[in-house]
Amino acid sequence: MDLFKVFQIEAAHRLPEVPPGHKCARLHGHSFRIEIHVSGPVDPRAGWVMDFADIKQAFAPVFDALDHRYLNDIDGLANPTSENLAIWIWQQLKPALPLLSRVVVHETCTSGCAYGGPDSTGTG
Ligand SMILES: Nc1nc2c(c(=O)[nH]1)N=C([C@H](O)[C@H](O)COP(=O)(O)OP(=O)(O)OP(=O)(O)O)CN2
Ligand SMILES: [Zn+2]
Repeated sequence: MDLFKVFQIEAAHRLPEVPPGHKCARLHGHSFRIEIHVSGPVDPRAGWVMDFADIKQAFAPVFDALDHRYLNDIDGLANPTSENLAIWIWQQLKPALPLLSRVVVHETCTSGCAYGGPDSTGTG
């Protein structure tokens, strides 16, 4: 079973590696929509994989590290693309949330990425 919890993070960034003149080289902000997915068996007694509240609790330090921040200033996020942000969140969260199976980053309403961890096909 896959379950997920959604968080919204307000943050600013710029992309330092884009070609000259690219709009994303300029400082700008997003309301990032972050989906945290966990996968596991449904406990027959509890009727759930895990409590949504425990996902929220595990994500809290990551939320605090990102929300209302300039992402480029964060250690490991000098180039804060959606892809790098998803990988960074995975690395921060996996130790506290072993059932973590996917991190989805919606940078805008129409753009984003999904990361299934270092062992999943097509991920870096
Ligand atoms: N593969 C990636 N491409 C881009 C990223 C990224 O993180 N990974 N980021 C950006 C910019 O940060 C930009 O803010 C978002 O890009 P874009 O979808 O082009 O934004 P728009 O809202 O302007 O999209 P439209 O659909 O054209 O309105 C750029 N690329
Ligand atoms: Zn952006």
